[in-house]
Amino acid sequence: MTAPTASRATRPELLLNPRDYASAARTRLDRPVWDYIAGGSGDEVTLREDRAAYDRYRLRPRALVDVSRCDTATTLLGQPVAFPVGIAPMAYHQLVHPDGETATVRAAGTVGALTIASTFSSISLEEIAGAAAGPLWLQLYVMRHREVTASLVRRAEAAGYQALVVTVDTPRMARRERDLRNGFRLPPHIRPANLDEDHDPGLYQGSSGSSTLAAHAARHHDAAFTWDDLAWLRSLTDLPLVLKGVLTAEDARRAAGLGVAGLIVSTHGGRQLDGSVPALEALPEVVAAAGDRCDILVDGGVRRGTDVLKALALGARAVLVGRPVLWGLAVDGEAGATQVLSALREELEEAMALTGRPRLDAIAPDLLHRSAHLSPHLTDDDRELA
Ligand SMILES: Cc1cc2nc3c(=O)[nH]c(=O)nc-3n(C[C@H](O)[C@H](O)[C@H](O)COP(=O)(O)O)c2cc1C
Ligand SMILES: CCCCC(=O)C(=O)O
Repeated sequence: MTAPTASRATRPELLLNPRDYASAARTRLDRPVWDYIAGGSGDEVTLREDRAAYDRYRLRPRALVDVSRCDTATTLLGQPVAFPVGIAPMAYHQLVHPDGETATVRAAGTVGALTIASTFSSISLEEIAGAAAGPLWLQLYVMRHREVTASLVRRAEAAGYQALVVTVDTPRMARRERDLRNGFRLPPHIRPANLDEDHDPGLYQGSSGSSTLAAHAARHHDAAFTWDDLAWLRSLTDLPLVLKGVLTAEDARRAAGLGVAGLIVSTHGGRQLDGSVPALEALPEVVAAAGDRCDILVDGGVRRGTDVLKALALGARAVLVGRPVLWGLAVDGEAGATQVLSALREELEEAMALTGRPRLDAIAPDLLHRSAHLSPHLTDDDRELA
């Protein structure tokens, strides 16, 4: 018998998929940063269920279809993208790599994917736009000081952003107990680059039992922002508006009635209302309510090309991925983020070929079989990394 562990130990890591990148990122990141990214709110039920929702579906392949060419290209709000996977808005990419959002937007450009930059990017929205080669939208948190939001809108227009994504599930930040236990605070070299440099020193001074990001949101987010105020935002700009964090047909209908161009069905990656309906399960009712008027996207727990296919079969036009991109960035900067996105694209193409669906417009609910059981393959460790 040989001792396989000895040769394995010297072999360089072969990272093939987002979970491989998660394992590698976990060894590289400080625990509070890992926890901030990986974690969810409350008991993390929604974090787990967002992911598990995908594992309840099995695929119904059709045979003897010409799949010699599978076309993953599509459009989002009329703009071409190479495949229906975009980068979800996430705060402070420099937490995991000094190149931060510049690297992620370049990675998206390389593979032809959409990027949504966060209000809380650690590189300014203008610099991000300067590095972009593909479609670029800006995510907005509506601030109590409306002038801050209005100024972000003007800057987004001037920098060439093509849509504004208003996050509607965060009137306040939910309690994320990992962050509270770690006393999560921003390291001193990272700043909310779109806001004033010395905007809020409180982001850097925290203690166990508090998260400075949550305290910051409590001070600055406008928890009184309602549907009526959306008209104010609408009056500021001609850019298409997208709402992120819609989970019901009622809200989807209302948004579509107000001329919103897109909806992102999302639980914020299980980081806001714990116990909410998982995004994938909310998707069909949102599609039924507004799919004829809005582009519908979904995020939360997408880790495989087959997940993308399942979301499309339930009516999404595209999916977003969040954490996987940060894991790629943490491991190998722009190259790592590029590889994570490329892996998803290759897996999607393979899944299209093996299910006999070479074109995205042929993907419909008949692709899916819903099972009462979860797929058995996820271990506890996978769940932590999911
Ligand atoms: C570290 C981190 C930061 C985030 N920051 C934002 C943000 O600034 N704005 C926002 O709308 N959503 C934010 N989100 C939520 C993501 O846009 C997205 O909904 C979620 O991460 C998707 O789930 P996934 O990570 O399982 O792919 C953040 C998520 C993570 C993990
Ligand atoms: C105030 C929110 C900060 C970023 C965010 O949305 C998240 O951590 O989920």
